[in-house]
Amino acid sequence: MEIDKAISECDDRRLKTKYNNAIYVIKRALALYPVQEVALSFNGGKDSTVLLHLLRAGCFLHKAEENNSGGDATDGGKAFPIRTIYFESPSAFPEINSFTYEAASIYNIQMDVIRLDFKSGLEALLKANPIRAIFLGVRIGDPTAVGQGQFSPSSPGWPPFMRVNPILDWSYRDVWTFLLVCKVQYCSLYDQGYTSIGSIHDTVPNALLSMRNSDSSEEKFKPAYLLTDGRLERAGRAKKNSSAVCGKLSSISNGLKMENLNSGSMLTASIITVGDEILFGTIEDKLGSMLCKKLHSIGWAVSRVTVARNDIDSVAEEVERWKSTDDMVFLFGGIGPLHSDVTVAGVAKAFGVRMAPDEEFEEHLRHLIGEKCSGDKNEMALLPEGITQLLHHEQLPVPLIKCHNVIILTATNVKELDRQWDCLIELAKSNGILELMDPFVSKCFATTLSDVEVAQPLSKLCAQFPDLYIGGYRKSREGPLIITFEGKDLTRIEAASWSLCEKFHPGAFSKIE
Ligand SMILES: Cc1cc2nc3c(=O)[nH]c(=O)nc-3n(C[C@H](O)[C@H](O)[C@H](O)COP(=O)(O)O)c2cc1C
Ligand SMILES: Nc1ncnc2c1ncn2[C@@H]1O[C@H](COP(=O)(O)OP(=O)(O)OP(=O)(O)O)[C@@H](O)[C@H]1O
Ligand SMILES: [Mg+2]
Repeated sequence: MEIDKAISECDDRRLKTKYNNAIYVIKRALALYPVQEVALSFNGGKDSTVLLHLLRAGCFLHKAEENNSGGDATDGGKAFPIRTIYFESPSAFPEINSFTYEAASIYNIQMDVIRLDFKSGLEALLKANPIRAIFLGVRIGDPTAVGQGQFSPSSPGWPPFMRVNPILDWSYRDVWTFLLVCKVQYCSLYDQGYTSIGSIHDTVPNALLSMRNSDSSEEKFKPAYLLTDGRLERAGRAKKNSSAVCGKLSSISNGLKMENLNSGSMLTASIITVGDEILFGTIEDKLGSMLCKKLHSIGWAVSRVTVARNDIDSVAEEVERWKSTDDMVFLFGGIGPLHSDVTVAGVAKAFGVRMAPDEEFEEHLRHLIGEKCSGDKNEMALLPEGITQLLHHEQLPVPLIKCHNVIILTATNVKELDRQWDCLIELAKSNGILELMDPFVSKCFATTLSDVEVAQPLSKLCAQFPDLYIGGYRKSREGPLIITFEGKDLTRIEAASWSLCEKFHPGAFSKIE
């Protein structure tokens, strides 16, 4: 089998490992489901082309094992045994269409062409055929990969089948190394600078491959395999319109104005600081309080700031608890190569996924700390599998890590946090990773009245203004009592503070600026 032969004869250890893992997943799927109950979702893209050849090899090896023929069997150019589905769309590139049909003819593939949207098409397919598992060329980093593993049941609301993703952990470079080492054909658009292909309406060649020449009017592009930074694979894809997100945002923030602070309609965050040294009292956590201020400035309420010990279980326990009750969880500390740097692994454990090598992240680390961090054993490049989104920003030497609603910040001091926060806000504006709400506003008053004197009027005020947070604290037992009003609507804050002052003699409260 030429694919298996090409990989075993090459001397790229990384590719061999990726290939063997993918073949393992394919073989397990073929052991679990009879061949007539699986399908390949093929669309002529580079990832699905890799998948097609892996499946050709996987089917061959599976059969060889079943026949106990020791692997020297030949595939003899027989029909590709897996039902293949192609969702053909009028907005697909003609080159993609023709390559898909050409591949079907070269590899003897019986292809079902579906001219419906994915969901309706799959519903019809499953009604007419006993399909239980579908192979996809989804890779970590694809927007649709979030939350998926190598075996992931289809989402609620979709017809029931198992999504099998043998190349989930492959990087951009792995894909191209495979296609070039195996010398297989791929769609011609990839030789014209396209690096990831959607529809004709949202895809252009990747500008990073441009060979703009002043004396030629026609812009030329280098082939896709020359893109060195796989993180920029989707640079030629138009961003999805974020107006839906913005619409939701503005309606939420307007709605909030008259909502009860405690009614659950507020966006809330938990902050978890990881560090034994804080619990020993050796150092003080300054970042937690700074992040509280920053979150308040974008209208988020902070539910808690907790400190976890430097062990995986403590981190996992905190993350697991708060990720489901809060909209977002922020983590600090415990990031790096030391034995005590367990934060990322704790997050993986909280989500029940394993840690897997992430080549993109490794590339960033290599830029930052040199070759010391490369190789198979680079634990810093291990990230929670299938749930990690890297948040890139040109101001950040290393992207921030986001796993579902958990964001891991690498800041170790106030200045670094300032920078990371600014980047996060810019990213939030461009891709909605964090909803930006109306900021909180607050007013503070000092009084020399005693706690006993103000206690009852304050309780009444809280009942009267449930949309505000009304609190009180002292800096010393002898000093003044400070009353705080916090909320989203300044007029409500003013009404509440006026109502309090009215209950006491003039001058009992003085405003603190
Ligand atoms: C075979 C197949 C199975 C899919 N299963 C699911 C699914 O279970 N859940 C889901 O949300 N989307 C599913 N999708 C849709 C994809 O996740 C994604 O929305 C689709 O590839 C569109 O990507 P695009 O918006 O970049 O074109 C499936 C798509 C295909 C082709
Ligand atoms: N129109 C389609 N018909 C069948 N399968 C599809 C279709 N679109 C996507 N898929 C499946 O989803 C997978 C992921 O799509 P994605 O666009 O990320 O990768 P690709 O098209 O193979 O390569 P590229 O990233 O270069 O576009 C594909 O490999 C394929 O399995
Ligand atoms: Mg594609």
